Amino acid sequence: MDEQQEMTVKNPWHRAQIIFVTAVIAVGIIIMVAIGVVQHKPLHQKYKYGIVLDAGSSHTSVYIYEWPAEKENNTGMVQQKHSCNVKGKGISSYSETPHKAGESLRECMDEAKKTIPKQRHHETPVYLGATAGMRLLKMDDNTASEKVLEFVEKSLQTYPFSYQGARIITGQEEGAFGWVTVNYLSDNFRKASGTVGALDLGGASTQITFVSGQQLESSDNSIDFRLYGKDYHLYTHSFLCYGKDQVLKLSLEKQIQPKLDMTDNIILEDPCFHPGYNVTKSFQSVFDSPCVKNVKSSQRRQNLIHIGLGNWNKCQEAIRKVFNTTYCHYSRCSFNDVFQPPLEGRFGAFSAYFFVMNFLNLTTEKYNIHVAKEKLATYCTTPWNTLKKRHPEVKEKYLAEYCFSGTYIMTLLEEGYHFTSDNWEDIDFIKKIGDSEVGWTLGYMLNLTNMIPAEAPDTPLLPYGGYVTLMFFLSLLIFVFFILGCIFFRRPSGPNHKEII
Ligand SMILES: O=P(O)(O)OP(=O)(O)OP(=O)(O)OC[C@H]1O[C@@H](n2cnc3c(O)ncnc32)[C@H](O)[C@@H]1O
Ligand SMILES: [Ca+2]
Repeated sequence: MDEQQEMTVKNPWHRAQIIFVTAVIAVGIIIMVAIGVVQHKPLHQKYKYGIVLDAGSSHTSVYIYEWPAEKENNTGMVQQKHSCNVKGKGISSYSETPHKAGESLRECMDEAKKTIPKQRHHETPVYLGATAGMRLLKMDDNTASEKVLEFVEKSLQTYPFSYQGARIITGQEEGAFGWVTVNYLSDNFRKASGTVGALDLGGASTQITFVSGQQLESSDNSIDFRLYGKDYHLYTHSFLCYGKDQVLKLSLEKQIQPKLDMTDNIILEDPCFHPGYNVTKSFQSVFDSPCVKNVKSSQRRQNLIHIGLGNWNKCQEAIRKVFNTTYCHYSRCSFNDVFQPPLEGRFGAFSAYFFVMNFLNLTTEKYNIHVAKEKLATYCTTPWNTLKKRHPEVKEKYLAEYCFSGTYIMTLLEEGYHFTSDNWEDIDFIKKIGDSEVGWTLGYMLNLTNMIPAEAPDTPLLPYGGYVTLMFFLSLLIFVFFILGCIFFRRPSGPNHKEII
C-alpha cells in the first residue's frame, strides 16, 4: 500500500500523461467528425447550367440559368445568371432569308460559351421556344417557318452544349410556364399563401393564367399541375394577334376600313398618337400580317399618312372595336367568345405590361384605376415634339406608341379580362423577381429538366449549418465528459479508500 501511494505521489507526470493521451484521442475524434462532416458537405461551388432561347415575335433573348449541382430539386434554387438580347428582329422576320435567322444567334451563343465554365458545356441543355411571331408565320407560310427553325437548329447544333430542340410552343404552354416562373421565383410552391396569376403581354400575343377554383367550361383553357405534392387547377388563354404590335395593326385596320375603296394614299387621323405626329408609312409594312387579312388584299395602296390627334377617350373607343363582346357561348367570357372564370387572387403582369406602365409611371400601387386613366389621358395630349425633346434616349417607335399601348392595356385589363376598381391593386407590374426576369422560359426549362418534382422532396431533419454546429458541440461534450471521467477515476483516493486498503 505504501509503495503504491509513494508511486502516485512520486510520479506527478502520471495524471498529465493521461490527460495528454485523452486529449489526443479526443482531438482525433473531433478531427474525424469534422472530416466526415466536410466530406458530406454539398459542393456549393459546383453549379449546373441551362440555356433557353425565347424566340419572340419582336426579338430573341438568350437566358442562362444556374443552380447548385446537388440541389436541383429544391424550389427557388434555379436563378438567371445571364441574359443576352439578340440583335435585330425576331426569327420570324427572316422568312425570306432563313439562314440569317441562324446567324443572328451567334453573338449571344458565343457569350453563353464564355459565361458557362467549359467543363459544364457538354451537359448544359439548350432549348429554343418560338412564340406568336412564328405561330403567325406558320399560318401564313408553313414551309418558311420550317426553314427558319431548320437554320436555327443547325446554328445551335454547332455549339458544344447539349442541344434539346427548337420548336414553336403552344399558347397554353406559354401561359402556363409564365405562371410556373412567377410562382417558382416567388417561392409560392412551398408557401401556404397560394399562388399569383400571370399576365404576359408580348408583341404578337397575350396570355392570362391563374388558379381557378371553378369548374372550367372549356378544356382548351384548362391545365393541371402537381407540384411539390400540391394540385393546381389552372385557367389559361393565349390571344393570338392581341400582343401590342399586332393589336395596333388590328386597331388601325378598324379605323381605315370605311375608306378602303380609296385608291390614293390614306390619311389616318389617329386619336392614339400624339398631336403633331405625322409619319408616312408604307401600307405594306403596317398591314403585312395574317392578323389583318381584310387589308392585305388591297396592297395597291401606296402609303398610310399617320397623323396623331392625342385624344384618350376617342382612342379607347377605337381600341374597344378590336374586342368582340357581342356573343359568348359559355356562362362567362373575356372577349371573342373565349371562356374565362372569375378572376382570383393577385396577378403579376410582365413583358410589355411592365415596359409600358413603367414608362408611364403607373406601376406604383398608390394609383387606383381612375387616377391611372386620368394620368394616361393627360399623357396622350402631350405634343409629339415635346415628348421627343423630353425623352431623347427612348426609341422613337416605342415613344410614339406608349399612349396607344397604355390605353390598350387599360382596356384589355378592364373590359377584356374584367378587372375592376376593386381588384386593380391586385395587379403587380413586374420585370424581375430577384435577379431573374419573369417570362415563360424558366418555367419551360424547369419542366423539361424535371426540376419541379410532383411530390415534395424529403428535407433533412436539420439545415446544414445546424447539423455542423450540433456535431461540434456533441463532440465537445463527449470530450469534456471524458476528461472529467479520467480526472474523477484517477484522483488520489480519499479517506474511505484508505480504510479499505
Ligand atoms: O411574346 P411574343 O408575342 O412572341 O412577343 P415578344 O416576346 O417578342 O414580346 P416582348 O415581351 O419581348 O415585347 C413585347 C412588346 O414590347 C415591346 N418593347 C420591348 N421593350 C420595350 C420598351 O422598353 N418600351 C416599349 N415597348 C417595348 C416589343 O417591341 C414588343 O412589341
Ligand atoms: Ca414573349
